[in-house]
Order: sequence, then C-alpha cells, then structure tokens
Amino acid sequence: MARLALAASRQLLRRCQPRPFSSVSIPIARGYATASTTPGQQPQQPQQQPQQQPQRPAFDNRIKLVEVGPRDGLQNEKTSIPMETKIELINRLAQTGLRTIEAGAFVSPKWVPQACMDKSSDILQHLLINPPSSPKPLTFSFLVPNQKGLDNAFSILAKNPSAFATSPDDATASKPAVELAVFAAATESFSRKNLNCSIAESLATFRQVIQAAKESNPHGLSLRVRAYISVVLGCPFEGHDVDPHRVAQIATELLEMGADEIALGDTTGMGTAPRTKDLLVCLRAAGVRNEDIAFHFHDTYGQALVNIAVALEHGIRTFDCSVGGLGGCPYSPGATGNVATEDVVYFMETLGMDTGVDLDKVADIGEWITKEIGREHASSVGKAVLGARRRAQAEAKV
Ligand SMILES: CC(C)(COP(=O)([O-])OP(=O)([O-])OC[C@H]1O[C@@H](n2cnc3c(N)ncnc32)[C@H](O)[C@@H]1OP(=O)([O-])[O-])[C@@H](O)C(=O)NCCC(=O)NCCSC(=O)C[C@@](C)(O)CC(=O)[O-]
Repeated sequence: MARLALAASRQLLRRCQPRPFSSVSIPIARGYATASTTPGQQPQQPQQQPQQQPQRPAFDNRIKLVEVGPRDGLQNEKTSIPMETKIELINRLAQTGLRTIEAGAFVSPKWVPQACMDKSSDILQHLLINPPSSPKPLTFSFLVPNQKGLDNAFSILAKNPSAFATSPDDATASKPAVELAVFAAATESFSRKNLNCSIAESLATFRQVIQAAKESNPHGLSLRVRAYISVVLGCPFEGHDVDPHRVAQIATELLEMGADEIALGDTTGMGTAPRTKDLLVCLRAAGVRNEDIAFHFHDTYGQALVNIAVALEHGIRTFDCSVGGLGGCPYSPGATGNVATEDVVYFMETLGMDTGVDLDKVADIGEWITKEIGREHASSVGKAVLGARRRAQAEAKV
C-alpha cells in the first residue's frame, strides 16, 4: 500500500515537471485590437507589433486584490445560502479596504443552483440601492456566460441607471462600479463541462457579450469586462500538461475582443512555480501586458503563495483571493478553495507590498463566514491572527 502511494506521488511529481521551455514554439505575438469588431468578424490585426512592455517602476508596490468569496467562495456549497448572509458578507468585506468584490453570477440555475440567477439579480439590485459603507470606492463584479446572463444583468442596471459607475475610476463611496466577467477555459474538456460548448463556441459567444457590454447594448452603457481563463495550469479531465501557448492564444483573442483584464484561473490548484513562470513567459512573448493579467489561484496542493510569488516577481500586481479560503469549483472535482485573502494580505505585507486591506478585519470575517456556513476555516494566517489576539486578550486580563 505504502509502495503504491509512493509510486503514485512520484508519478504526480513527474507530471508536474515543467516541459523544457526551449522545446516549445513561441506563440503568435499580437497587439490588442479595439472592441469594435462585430459578431462573426475576425479580430482586427494590429498595424504594428506591440511595443516592448512598459515595465512598472521597481517601487510600484501596490497590489490589487479581487475578493471572490461571495461568488466563487460560496457557489460550491451544497445547501442554499440565504441572500442575507451573502449581503452581510459583502457588506463586511466592503469595510476592510478591499476595492473589488465578485458578488454573483448570472449563470443558469440549472447548472449552478447556488449561483441562482434570481439571487444574483437580488444581490445586484440590493447593492445598487443600498451600497455598503466602505472606506474606498468599490467595484462589484458579476459573471455572465451568455446573452441571457447579460440581459438579466442589464435589466437590473437599467432600472437603476444613476446608482453605479461604469468604471472603477469613476466609482465613489456612494456609487460603486459594476463590472462583468466572462469565463473561458484552456481545455476542451473543461469548456464542455463548465459551459456545455467548445472553446471556439464559447469565444464566439463572449465576443458578442463583450461587445454588447462595451457598446452595443440598448442602455448606452459601457462596462468593464474581465475575462477568466480556467484550468490554465492543470485540468481535472486532461491533466497537468495544459499548453501555455493555447492559454496565450485565448488570452490575446479575449483582449482583442475588448476584455479589459485576463484572469488566469488555476482552478485545480495543480500549478507549480516553474509552470507558472512558463505561462508568464509565454504570455509576455504573445504581447500580453502584465497590467492586463490577474492570477486566480486555488490552494488545493498548497502551492498558491509560491505561485503568487513567481507572478509577483514577473510584475503581476492583481490577485484573486477568498476570505477564509472559501471556494471550490462545481466542475473541478476535488478542487479546494481559493487562496485565502488573509494569507495573501499577510504574505504581501511581509514583502513590503501594499494591499490597503485591514488583516484583522478580514480575519474576523473569515471566522464568521466559515462558522456561518459550517465550513472549515482554511486560512492559516486568519487562524494565527485570531489566536494571537485571543492570547493577548487573555494575558491582558491576568
Ligand atoms: C453557459 C450555460 C448557460 C450553457 O448551458 P446550456 O444548457 O447549454 O444553455 P441553454 O442555452 O441550452 O439553456 C438551458 C437552460 O438554461 C437557461 N439559461 C441559459 N443561460 C442562462 C443564464 N445566463 N441565466 C439563467 N438561465 C440561463 C435557459 O433559459 C434554459 O432554460 P430552460 O429553457 O431549459 O428553462 C451553462 O453551461 C452555465 O450556466 N454554465 C455556468 C457554469 C458555472 O457557473 N460555473 C462556475 C463558474 S466558472 C468558475 O467558477 C471558474 C472561475 C471563474 O472561478 C475561475 C477558475 O477558478 O478557473
């Protein structure tokens, strides 16, 4: 039995080895076209190759954290979570200094019952009418997989036209920005499981969604659009060896369609430091700018912070995380939660990076929400912060 386990873990380690980078071809280098392509049209080819990436100054230590707990963190729960709990979670998170919160998903309730359309409509409506009090202007992000999701989101936005900003730069304390997120996959199997269509079909749909979100909707809105690519470092159905060039191709297509940001999802947590680096090298070679990339790591194999360190070193400054390490993906069997917000904040601050987030407040929320939904508290830092605080309080009483 022990020998079998050892053989299995050796096999797993072998599969995690990076491919020698010199053996793979460099992907197409393209610039980003404008979003003004019409559905069915090929993306515009740029007139000139993208220029050398402008590197961020060495002193730029600002980190943008995207809190995905209220959507990604809760979507996998088997029992229905009351809307009041979701709203309370968002309200509490809004007070921590986090500026971007993924709040819901306009997906088919037949596919993800927890992310039921009605609840996301209610949540969006509530957030527009009663924006949470927050020390900083907020952006709320909502997943939209197709035209129906977009119509549902727009029907709420159109009812409250002056209650939100269309870009994070225009958001104020009383007027949050709303952004939409489409989600592609890096493998055909995951695309079929998650979206019931091929990658090419999903991209054709996203072209229309992005264009409508940007300019061709009847409401005259132009919303920021984030574009996820799932399973970029490992697929539950096709294994570890996801082609980074394919990821780079999909990323450039989405950017050419007008997506404002590519969120690279290590959905299964199979990512390792060398393969994270390979992927970033490929993206850079494809002309994708660091400031257009976010990373979304799950911590299933405990590698999320290591991978974040690699991405940080390569100049990435936007990272997704989930309070209390909540999460999982309904179409990624065995995947555990997103990397915990508490762990990322602590890690960043120890490196001298500035997240603007109050660790103590986030630790309290991690404890509260995991108790509330009966989940294990998966943040080491969160538990350590709370433990240290309790010890200090006990000592102060003596
Ligand atoms: C894309 C579809 C809809 C295709 O699913 P489909 O079954 O091919 O769609 P359809 O067009 O045939 O419609 C089927 C039914 O769903 C309805 N429907 C159709 N669309 C919608 C909608 N938007 N909102 C509400 N209802 C919708 C539609 O009206 C119809 O209802 P019926 O006529 O049978 O009563 C489906 O596969 C789907 O919803 N998938 C989403 C799955 C999902 O939410 N996964 C989790 C999010 S992705 C993720 O977590 C990864 C990420 C982002 O975190 C990053 C990472 O970690 O990698």
